[in-house]
Amino acid sequence: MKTNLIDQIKAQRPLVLVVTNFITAGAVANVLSAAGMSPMMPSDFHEATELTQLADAVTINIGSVDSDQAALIDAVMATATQLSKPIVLDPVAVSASQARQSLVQSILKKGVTLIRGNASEIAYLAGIQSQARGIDAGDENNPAYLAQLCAQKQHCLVVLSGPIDYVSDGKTTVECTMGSPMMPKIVGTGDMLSAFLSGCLSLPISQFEAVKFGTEYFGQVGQRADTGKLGDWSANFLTILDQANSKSWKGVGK
Ligand SMILES: Nc1ncnc2c1ncn2[C@@H]1O[C@H](COP(=O)(O)OP(=O)(O)O)[C@@H](O)[C@H]1O
Ligand SMILES: Cc1ncsc1CCOP(=O)(O)O
Ligand SMILES: [Mg+2]
Repeated sequence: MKTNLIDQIKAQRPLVLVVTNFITAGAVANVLSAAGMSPMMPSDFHEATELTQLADAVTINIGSVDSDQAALIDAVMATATQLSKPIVLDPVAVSASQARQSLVQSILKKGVTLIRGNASEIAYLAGIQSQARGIDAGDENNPAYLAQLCAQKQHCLVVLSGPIDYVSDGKTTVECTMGSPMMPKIVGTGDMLSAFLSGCLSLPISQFEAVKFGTEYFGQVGQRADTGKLGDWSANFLTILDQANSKSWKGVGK
C-alpha cells in the first residue's frame, strides 16, 4: 500500500456525491469526512445535474431505494456518465426483489466504474445463484472466481468484500486480507467502503491501483479500530482515519 496516497486524498479533498440509504447516511458521511473527503448526499432529482457537475466521484447505493430516489439515480447517472466521473455502485440486497434487480440492470446498462458488494451480491451479478440473506452475504463458494466473473460479465472493476476482500478487473484479481470480524456486525461498513472507494477513484493513479489501495487501507483501519469492544469500533475507526498520514502509516501493508 502506498501510504503517501493517504496524504494525497487529504490534500485533494475529493467531493463525493452519494445517493445514499437513510439507514447509514450519517455514518457514511462521517467516514468520508474523517478520511479527508467532502460528502454530499442530495435527495431531490431537480438539483442532481448541478450537484453531479461539482462532484469528483459518485456512489449509487440502492439500500433504501424508492421511486423518488430512482429518479434521482437516473439524473445523477446521466450527468456522471456524460462527464466521465467515476461511478461506484453498491448493489445492496440486489437479488432480494424484482425492483432492485431491474433498477441495477438499468444502472449497469449505463455503465459504472466499480461494483462493490458482498459475496452474495457479486455472485448474483456474476450470474450465479446466490445464498443472500437480505443485506447480508450467505456462504458463497470461490469468492475470487466470483469477483473475476462479475468483472468480466459487467465490464467494470469489482470489489467483493468479506473476511477476505477481492479486487478484480476481470483479468487480475488481488486479495486484501485485513479487516475485523466486528465489521460485518456494524451495519453500514459495506456502504462506507463503497463511498470511500469513490473518493479514492479521484486519485491520479490507475483505477485498479486506486481501488486496491482504498480496499487495503479501509481494511487496515478497520483492523486497528478493533480493540475488543463492538461499541468502540465506529469511534475508533473515525479517529484513526482522521489522524492517519503517511508518516504514522510508514511501512504498513507492503
Ligand atoms: N469476517 C470478516 N473479517 C474481517 N473483515 C470483514 C469481515 N466481514 C466483512 N469484513 C469487512 O467489512 C467491510 C464490509 O464488508 P461486507 O460486510 O462484506 O459488506 P456489506 O456490509 O455490504 O455486507 C469490508 O471492509 C470487509 O473487508
Ligand atoms: C439495514 C439496511 N437496510 C437496507 S440498507 C441497510 C444498510 C446496509 O448496509 P451494509 O450493506 O453496509 O451492511
Ligand atoms: Mg452492503
